[in-house]
Amino acid sequence: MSRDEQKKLAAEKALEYVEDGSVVGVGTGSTVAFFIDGLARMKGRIEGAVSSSEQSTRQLQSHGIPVLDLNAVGPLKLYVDGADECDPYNRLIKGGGAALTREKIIAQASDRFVCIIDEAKQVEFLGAFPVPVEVIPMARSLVGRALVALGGQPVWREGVVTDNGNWILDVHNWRIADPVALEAKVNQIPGVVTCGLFAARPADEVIIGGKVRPIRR
Ligand SMILES: O=C[C@H](O)[C@H](O)[C@H](O)COP(=O)(O)O
Repeated sequence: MSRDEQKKLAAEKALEYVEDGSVVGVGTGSTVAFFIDGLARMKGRIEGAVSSSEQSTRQLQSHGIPVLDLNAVGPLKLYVDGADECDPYNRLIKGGGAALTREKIIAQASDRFVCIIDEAKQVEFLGAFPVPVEVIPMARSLVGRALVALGGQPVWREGVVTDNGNWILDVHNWRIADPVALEAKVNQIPGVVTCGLFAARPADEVIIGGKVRPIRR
């Protein structure tokens, strides 16, 4: 099965988690794009969506799905999003599409985070995919030096401006022994908005193709 077919199957399975009358948290990326297309089929049954990016907002609105303000709707029951890497404990690397900060906010605001991926995203250890870090532009060099001190090799994703008006450093060749500890350390560097490690708040369920993958305990 192709990667796109796997993404589409995962997205279809995630639609089963959507409750009538609810507001759905919606992530960003090529896998979520299939989910949004599916959500369009049930748009009369949901109140709307909270979106993690301008890209997803445009797609939701093109289907006539109301996009709501997280501040106005409060905690969400469900957040559906993709990932760039996923370990056996449902810890993730996200932000390949630069949407990590809003994604992390919505994940944190949701009771249930359902992650939809294809097989190629599964890894035993996080870190082959460079970890995106969103930074306030004036702090790029400062944060870069701090990331080197933490053992990484940051590369500026030049030309990319996030939906929040910030920049992205992609950290290569990181040996990530403890993703929760590293996430906390990176997030404490002044100038970091957030990093793309989703370890303190991992996914609750990971769907690969059409099946929920068991989590390692
Ligand atoms: O910033 C982008 C998001 O974190 C995406 O969820 C992630 O990059 C996965 O995207 P895709 O489904 O296109 O592989």
